Amino acid sequence: MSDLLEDDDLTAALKKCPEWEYEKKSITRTVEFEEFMDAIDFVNDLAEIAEEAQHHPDIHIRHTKVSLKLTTHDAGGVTDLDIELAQRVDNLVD
Ligand SMILES: C[C@H](O)[C@H](O)[C@H]1CNC2=NC(N)=NC(=O)C2=N1
Repeated sequence: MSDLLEDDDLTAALKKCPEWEYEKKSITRTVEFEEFMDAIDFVNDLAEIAEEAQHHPDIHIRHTKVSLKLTTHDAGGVTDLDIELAQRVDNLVD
């Protein structure tokens, strides 16, 4: 299991994924697309990465907006696993 990131370590880690917000022991990002099917394609690409990483975001799709929430269940908060997956998600989008 990856270690919980707290205080300075968490602050430093969040600088690697500035589009993500820390909220209630998790990190969140909402991505907006032109079309509903673009959002679905993104979620499918994301699913491949998440499955490979064996780390799975909570995913909420609302028309063209996809909201993601990442936390490490066993650690009870944000770990490097979340930061790494967030960066891989960012690479899909940006
Ligand atoms: C055994 C398996 O690797 C774990 O249950 C994984 C699966 N996917 C997961 N996804 C997320 N987001 N957090 C976890 O702690 C987690 N744990």
